[in-house]
Amino acid sequence: IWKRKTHHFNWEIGYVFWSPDCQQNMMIGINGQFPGPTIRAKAGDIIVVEVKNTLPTEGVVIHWHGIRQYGTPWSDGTASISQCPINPEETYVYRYTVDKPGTYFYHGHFGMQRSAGLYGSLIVDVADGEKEPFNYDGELNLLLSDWYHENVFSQMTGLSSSPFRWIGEPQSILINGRGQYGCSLAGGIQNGGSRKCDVANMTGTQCRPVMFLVEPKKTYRIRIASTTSLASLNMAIGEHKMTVVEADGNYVKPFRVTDLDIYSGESYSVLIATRKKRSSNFWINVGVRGRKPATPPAMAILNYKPSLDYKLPKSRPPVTPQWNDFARSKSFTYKLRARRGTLKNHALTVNRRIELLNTQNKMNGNYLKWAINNVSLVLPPTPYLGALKYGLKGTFDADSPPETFPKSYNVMAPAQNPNTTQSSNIYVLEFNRTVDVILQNANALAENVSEVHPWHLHGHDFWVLGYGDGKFRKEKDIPRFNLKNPPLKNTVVVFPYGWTAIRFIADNPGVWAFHCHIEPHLHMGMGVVVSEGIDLLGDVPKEALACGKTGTELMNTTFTSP
Ligand SMILES: O=C1O[C@H]([C@@H](O)CO)C(O)=C1O
Repeated sequence: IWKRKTHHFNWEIGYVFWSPDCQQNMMIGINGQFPGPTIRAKAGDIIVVEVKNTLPTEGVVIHWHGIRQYGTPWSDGTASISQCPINPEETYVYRYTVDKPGTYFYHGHFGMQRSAGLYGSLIVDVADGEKEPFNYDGELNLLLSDWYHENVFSQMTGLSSSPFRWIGEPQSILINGRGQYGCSLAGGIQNGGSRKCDVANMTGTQCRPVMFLVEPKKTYRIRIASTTSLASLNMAIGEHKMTVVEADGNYVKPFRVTDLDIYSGESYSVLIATRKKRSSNFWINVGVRGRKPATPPAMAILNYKPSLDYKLPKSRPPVTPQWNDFARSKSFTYKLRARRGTLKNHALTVNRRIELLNTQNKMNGNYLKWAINNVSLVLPPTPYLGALKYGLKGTFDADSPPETFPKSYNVMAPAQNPNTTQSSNIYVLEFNRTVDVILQNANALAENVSEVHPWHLHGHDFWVLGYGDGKFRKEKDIPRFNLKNPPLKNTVVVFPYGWTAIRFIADNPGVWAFHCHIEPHLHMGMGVVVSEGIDLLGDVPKEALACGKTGTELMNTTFTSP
């Protein structure tokens, strides 16, 4: 008999001194630790996290990335959208069901707190009595991130200053919160860090590389999630092929690869077979893709019993493919298929198609922004969820954002007129209707530049129907959509100068962010907000409403002087 369990956590979010890449810095930790604790539960279980904010002077929220929050939109943890930021010394209780097995993570969703280190793993196993559609003997978990030495307040100030100050490339890539700045595990074999790290002497340090103990002749599941601020990554294990079996908490048709691309906001599971003989160690290598790298690759060690775990592998580390080999990235990404086609029986009729043009823009002359159909997102002081549920007027821009962009727009060249408007307007979706979204990339402000943007949708999984180069043409491209076995995901890449088509059913009452998962890009306005089925919702917890107009109008008490 299946019994759902409730897992209870008490977390204090606060600043800690930490040395994630051997250099001490200030980061956001949970209960004094970085990365935050791993949540592990079974499908159907309930998670309750009491989050106490002990950051001295700023609010905080936590988003459970990939968890759809059916019936609990106030637990989605998006500041200004689903709740008010939790004030210092105050507590907010997140309560939600993890309904689907898979590899997930959680992270801050206010300002750029994710980049400050506020994240951790969330892993959901199959319910008791259920089985994964593949077998394995052991499991490794890799949470990938990138790390900047400049603090996020300085980063945010630069991004919203005129002249604009770009944050640049991260100093380090971290694996489970560990990287090595200023030295390289593999010595001069790969660029960056000419000095070889003294691994034997790193025992007990916070930057000691991750060492995964494995036995020969076994199958391991490796879970990989990326919560990077900016970097697109590529992961490979020396002399071990990988079979991809899961993406974003959904099973995929297994396929074999030598290396795997992973964009911020994505997660994968791969299976590896360990070698037959007791053998020396092997490298796990994580390098930068998609942007010209200025960050050395991160490394971990696959440690075969009985080798010493810090014994450096004899074989060379795998080399990350050329950062701008987009043909290769596409061939990986285009391979993803659902293990079982799930689209057949429903969602074949599309009720609405929204085309979203992604552009880099100027605002009021000289502020650099990203915009969607020429609207750069600004979040309102009153969270949408409470404002919509209780019908408070005037808390955000009431006009409807554009559904498309001029057909004459040339996506292959810098915009003729790069000026954008800013708005807090939202797409109101009809409940239970099927929506297609075409994400259209374009040239950035500089000539011959178009960037990678991984888009993440809150509250839903979506089917990825197709990708293409250049401008989306409905007559030609819609008939080519994959309606047979499109993969279900919550984050999908839009390649430079390309488009990506997704489909989802607006079946989750709430207000949901849909945005580029690159932290500075979201900060610069690269996202939209959708709402659906608000009238079907029960009462929003008061703690989610204690700011803005929901604070002043809904929690109004009349005090009389004594
Ligand atoms: O948003 C961005 O700004 C810079 C560059 O376009 C302007 O400095 C960059 O690489 C981004 O991704």
